[in-house]
Amino acid sequence: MPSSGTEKDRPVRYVSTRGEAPVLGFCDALLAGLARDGGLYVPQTWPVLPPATIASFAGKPYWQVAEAVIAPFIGGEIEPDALRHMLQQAYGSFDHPVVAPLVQIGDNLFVQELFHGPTLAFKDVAMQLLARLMDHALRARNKRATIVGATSGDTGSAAIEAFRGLDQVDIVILYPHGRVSDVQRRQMTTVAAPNVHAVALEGNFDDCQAQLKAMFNHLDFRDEIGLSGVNSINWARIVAQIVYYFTAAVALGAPHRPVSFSVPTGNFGDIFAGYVAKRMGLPIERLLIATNVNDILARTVATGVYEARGVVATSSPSMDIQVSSNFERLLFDAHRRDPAQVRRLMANLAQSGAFVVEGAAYEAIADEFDAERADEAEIAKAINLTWRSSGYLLDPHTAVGVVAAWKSEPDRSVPMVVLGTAHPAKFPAAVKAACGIEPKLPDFLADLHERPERFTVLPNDLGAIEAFVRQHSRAAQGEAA
Ligand SMILES: Cc1ncc(COP(=O)(O)O)c(C=O)c1O
Ligand SMILES: N[C@@H](CCOP(=O)(O)O)C(=O)O
Repeated sequence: MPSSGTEKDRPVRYVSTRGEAPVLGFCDALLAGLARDGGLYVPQTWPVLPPATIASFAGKPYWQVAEAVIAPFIGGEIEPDALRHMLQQAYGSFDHPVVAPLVQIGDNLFVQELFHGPTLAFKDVAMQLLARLMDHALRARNKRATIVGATSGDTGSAAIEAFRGLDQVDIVILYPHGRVSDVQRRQMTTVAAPNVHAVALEGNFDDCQAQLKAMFNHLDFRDEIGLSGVNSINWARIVAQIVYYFTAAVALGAPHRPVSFSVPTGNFGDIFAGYVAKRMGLPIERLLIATNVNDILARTVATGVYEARGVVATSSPSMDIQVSSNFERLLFDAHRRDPAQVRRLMANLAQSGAFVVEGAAYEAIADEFDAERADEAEIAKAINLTWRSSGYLLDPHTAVGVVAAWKSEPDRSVPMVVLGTAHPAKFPAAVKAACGIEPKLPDFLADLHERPERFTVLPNDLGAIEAFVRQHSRAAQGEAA
């Protein structure tokens, strides 16, 4: 798999995984979201950080590590002072001084808490920066955008929090009606800002994501409303998520010592960020895909067959996903960046709901990733045992990562970091059922259940969704930026 390049400010170009969209710089890729050929943008080469640079991250504030990791992807398109200011603001909104702290819960087993942002999930880490980057790029172009996002609960709340009240954007979030937790739904539906619109779609998350992609692929509509995306199809989301792999690994001895990660996985964005960190020179020993019973990724790593089955509702609803967007980015690398191979596999998926990864491409994926699946009983047991053994409350998504770490027979001499993707108070019913403790929301959300809700229920129908988005898009109404 390719890797090259060292200079921080050399221009960076982004190519589509399907090879038929314009090659763009960072800010255009940021505003584009999905490429115009339906593919996902990736940088032409992976930047590499020398071991001395990685070692120098020890003890630095999070925003400074972020600056060093993110700048090589921007290629000089944003002034260093402006980027620094955005990073300081973004991570200043977190309620923990180190932003993403590590907590030890077992023998060389750690949880990296990524839920200290305003909506209590790891999505804040990227979204707080993404909103600032987009606002900056839109102002520089004197443009408005309409953001449409698909969520299984956390991306939507993080995006609404980050973009609410921004003058350059209107934001519409599609979530699966009745399939997110009460806290997740209320985080989306109780925000009064006039540029925010929550839509309960009659379908599951995969339906929301498929409709979003259909809007991106409807080029006239896309141009009419100035469509932008905040899901992890947007490359900037991945970039921001690479940073915490570096901070965790360095805190545990990298670059002098390897570290492994167990990553609760749905859309494959978070773990793909870990894959990129590794390409950039971070000594990651194992990258463990942790899935709930919606285990398409675990099955693919085991057999090479990527086959969507019906989605099962679980106690980790944010991971109730079958079609994992970012797997396409991995397929592109695994096929030696041949977009014709990606187009072939995606055409198979569209036609038959499946594709097969074969030969060297499959070996590359199986070499790079391990995968484990956790069922509902195992998740509840992990929450219970961890509470009883360490007094630490896991949310059900993080618990999937803990189960996977236990099952994977880790080499105990290598630290294993489970990404703690959500605060347990986002899923109080599941946590209480597992261990008898009902986690409480922090004070700033204590009245969440009393706030009035505002949302629109829509059928799973592209025409109806587009009509709603058009109606709420100031870009479509031609309002000046
Ligand atoms: C709490 C939580 N954990 C894990 C995941 C999985 O992350 P990803 O989609 O990046 O694989 C998600 C969302 O997908 C989530 O919201
Ligand atoms: N779990 C996610 C699903 C969308 O993932 P994304 O990383 O592509 O935005 C959610 O909470 O919405």
